[in-house]
Amino acid sequence: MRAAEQRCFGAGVSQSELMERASLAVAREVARLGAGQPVLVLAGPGNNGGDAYGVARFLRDWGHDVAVASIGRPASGAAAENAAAWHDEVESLEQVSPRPVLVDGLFGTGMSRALDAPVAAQLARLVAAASVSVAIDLPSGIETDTGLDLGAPGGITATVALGALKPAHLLGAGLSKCGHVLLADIGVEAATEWRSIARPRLEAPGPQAHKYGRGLVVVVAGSMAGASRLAARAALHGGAGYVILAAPEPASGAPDAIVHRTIDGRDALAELLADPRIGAVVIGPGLGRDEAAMNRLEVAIGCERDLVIDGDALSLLGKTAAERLGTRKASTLLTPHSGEFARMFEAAGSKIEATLAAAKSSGATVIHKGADTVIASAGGKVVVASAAPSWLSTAGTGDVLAGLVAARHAAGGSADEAVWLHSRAARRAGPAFAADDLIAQIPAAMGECL
Ligand SMILES: NC(=O)C1=CN([C@@H]2O[C@H](COP(=O)(O)OP(=O)(O)OC[C@H]3O[C@@H](n4cnc5c(N)ncnc54)[C@H](OP(=O)(O)O)[C@@H]3O)[C@@H](O)[C@H]2O)[C@@H](O)CC1
Ligand SMILES: Nc1ncnc2c1ncn2[C@@H]1O[C@H](COP(=O)(O)OP(=O)(O)O)[C@@H](O)[C@H]1O
Ligand SMILES: [K+]
Repeated sequence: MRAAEQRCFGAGVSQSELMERASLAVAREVARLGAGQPVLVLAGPGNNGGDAYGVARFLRDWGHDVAVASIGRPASGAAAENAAAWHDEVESLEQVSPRPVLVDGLFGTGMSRALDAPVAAQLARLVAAASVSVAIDLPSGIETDTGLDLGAPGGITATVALGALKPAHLLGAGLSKCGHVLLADIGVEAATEWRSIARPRLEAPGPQAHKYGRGLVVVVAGSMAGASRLAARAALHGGAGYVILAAPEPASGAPDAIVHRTIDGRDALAELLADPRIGAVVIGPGLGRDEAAMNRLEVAIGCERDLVIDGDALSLLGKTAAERLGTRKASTLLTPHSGEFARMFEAAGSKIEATLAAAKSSGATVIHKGADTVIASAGGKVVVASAAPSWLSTAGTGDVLAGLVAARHAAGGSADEAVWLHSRAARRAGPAFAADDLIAQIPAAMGECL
């Protein structure tokens, strides 16, 4: 966004013009959400503050009752011009009284350290006392590139993201502290391969479709049979045409549509995985971490089929992941939660940067799960999926995701599709669902994409 702003200036747009567009976009939202109630605008010492003085001016010119309070005063540039153009009183942040509508223009993308405690406390008090609060670009106290909480208030109603979403609108504390994120077009083109997730377009099988062409998925089971059954059932309902559950012992309890194979040693598994019709192999859910588990994992890594690695298999790989996966001849997709991720890779920088680095070092597509799921490919593509229902934090939903990732991959689709369907199925399942209920909602979630 910073580079995009510079390009915009280079193309002849003045900083004042850009700030005017930003102020206007925010003022419109405040007018809409505030519905004519008295407004308090908080203005900081940088360009976020510059936007704030502009918002105050627009609202006053449109007839709203507006008060302004500040910390610091912009020293130069368009922000200083906007501050100078506000001829009415400016109160101090410490002493100002709350009003029903609050506009937070203290700090935006320039947050460089934690808010001072008295500032954070006063901001929290003013937000809590307001019935509507709108943050300019970002809530003050959220680090733009990481979503780290540097003292931001809770309870912001809406954040008007200027020009493009920043990582903090989707990651970490930003997820809960931005409120509704409204994206304002201010005429700045941000060129990036980073996207937020969108509903995929899927196609029903064509008239020539047959079960193998739809996607053959093999789920390699281990000591905890339920987890691999969940993955196998999710693969089936995620659109795979044929699902094989390869277990050390004869399986019970899975739907009859799943083909059961008893695999008792390395050679039997290697023979099964030699089938070139296989579109994806899943290993990890309920695999266990004993020697037999390690043997199965080694066979799976050595096979020439595309591989989804989850759960125990990720922990078994640990810090050797990048090295051992780097030599694979077929595609690899990893689905770690944050604990598994930390066992395998360095977690430096933002979640996006860390996931991207992991994808590049391992050559795999990494689906780094959580409320802010980040999907990164070795080629540099990033998709962030936030706002999944928090009811997903229940045992077995990760196994379901692993099966879904395999099904979509085997069908020629993407990990993004699987993550979107998973989240949508959770939304449809309502509160307090079990992983089994989530699987039952996958077909209907797919139906929304046809
Ligand atoms: N580029 C453009 O033209 C456009 C930009 N736009 C807008 O500009 C925003 C970015 O503006 P920005 O870069 O000036 O940073 P901003 O968020 O105002 O904060 C910097 C100031 O805060 C200070 N400071 C930082 N942390 C602090 C702390 N904890 N406690 C106290 N002080 C702290 C810091 O001081 P320093 O660190 O230098 O001591 C500096 O004075 C962006 O989000 C968008 O709203 C739009 O108008 C479109 C056009
Ligand atoms: N608080 C949350 N909000 C949204 N999604 C969540 C949350 N907690 C977990 N999830 C999602 O639920 C799934 C849990 O996976 P995982 O931790 O592997 O569980 P398990 O091993 O029990 O199957 C992941 O897809 C993750 O993104
Ligand atoms: K702000």
